[in-house]
Amino acid sequence: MTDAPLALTMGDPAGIGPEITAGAWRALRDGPVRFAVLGDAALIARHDVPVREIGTIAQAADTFVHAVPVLPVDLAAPVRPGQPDSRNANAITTSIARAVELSRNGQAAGVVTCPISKIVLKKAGFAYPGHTEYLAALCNVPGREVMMLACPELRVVPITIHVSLRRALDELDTDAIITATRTTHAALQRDFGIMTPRIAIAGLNPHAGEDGSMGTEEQTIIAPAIAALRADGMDITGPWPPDTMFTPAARARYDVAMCMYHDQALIPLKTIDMTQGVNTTLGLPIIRTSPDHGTAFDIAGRGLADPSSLVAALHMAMQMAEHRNRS
Ligand SMILES: NC(=O)c1ccc[n+]([C@@H]2O[C@H](COP(=O)([O-])OP(=O)(O)OC[C@H]3O[C@@H](n4cnc5c(N)ncnc54)[C@H](O)[C@@H]3O)[C@@H](O)[C@H]2O)c1
Ligand SMILES: N[C@H](C(=O)O)[C@H](O)COP(=O)(O)O
Repeated sequence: MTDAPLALTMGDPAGIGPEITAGAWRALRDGPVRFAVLGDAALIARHDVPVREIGTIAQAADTFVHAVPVLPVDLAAPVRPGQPDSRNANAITTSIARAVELSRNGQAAGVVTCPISKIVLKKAGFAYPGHTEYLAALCNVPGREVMMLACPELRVVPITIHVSLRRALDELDTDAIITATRTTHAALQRDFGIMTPRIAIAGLNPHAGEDGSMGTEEQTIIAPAIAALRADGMDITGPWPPDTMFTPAARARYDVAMCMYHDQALIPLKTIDMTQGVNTTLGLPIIRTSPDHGTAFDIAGRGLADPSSLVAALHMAMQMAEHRNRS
């Protein structure tokens, strides 16, 4: 087990972050996976767990069995569950930046993020579509980030991410597929211990274009990427018709599905298993995971939030850190 704890960010304080943080601590307090929160201690204490402010993340190791360890990040405005306040945007992004710093200097085993609201941060001037791109910027590797979501039954990578469907079609090109697939291949080896990843590439169009009769991107964009990746020596199949590549029989034939746009990847993943789903960012010098769900403002503060996906994200981050330490 890696000795350093994980750094858990606060996410949007008006969402379910504080509640699932409390729930994750209850689930993990007696086990080997430990974390320190960069956030507001009083907010987490609202959820009937003991909380203790600490001065350094190293103190989390001894504190964790007794209380949720918190490295304080000051909020600018009072928190009303379900009612996000952009005055707290700076605290939200500070929490992420400090967690990354702790991970980059080896004091944290990795970063696990509670959900943020993209629109709340955008209104406050945040320049990134989400964590994924912000983390790459903080780590000085902009453009190398790859989003992967995983649950016990499936891993998916959306090659285009947080853009409109129309723009995703414009952004999709052979180089984007090759770059994301190479990053995914390397990460599956290094962080997941899958030494010969079987990679399935999705088509874009109905029936994967059916020989060009329903679209030609499979022939003009995807096939050249597949040829280049095979020339690298990777185990690549596709382009697969998107409507049948997520059946149980099809899933058994690959370790990851490379998908052409956000919802092609995330709809099957979240439908198959939203509670165990984990979002991870590949291509960074640090480990980063998060639950697969968002801020759930509609249920915040009502005691309804399920912490399972956050617990899965914490477990996955620690397993990835161990694989990386061994490689
Ligand atoms: N990792 C992230 O930071 C992340 C991920 C996804 C969405 N988001 C953001 O979250 C906000 C809300 O997005 P959304 O409404 O599309 O998705 P959501 O995941 O927040 O909510 C979808 C539905 O699932 C329910 N739900 C979500 N998590 C739950 C949990 N742990 N327990 C019980 N029920 C849960 C919600 O109540 C809601 O009905 C958006 O601003 C989006 O940008 C952030
Ligand atoms: N696309 C993700 C999802 O729907 O689960 C999510 O918005 C997370 O994005 P970031 O990790 O980049 O914030």
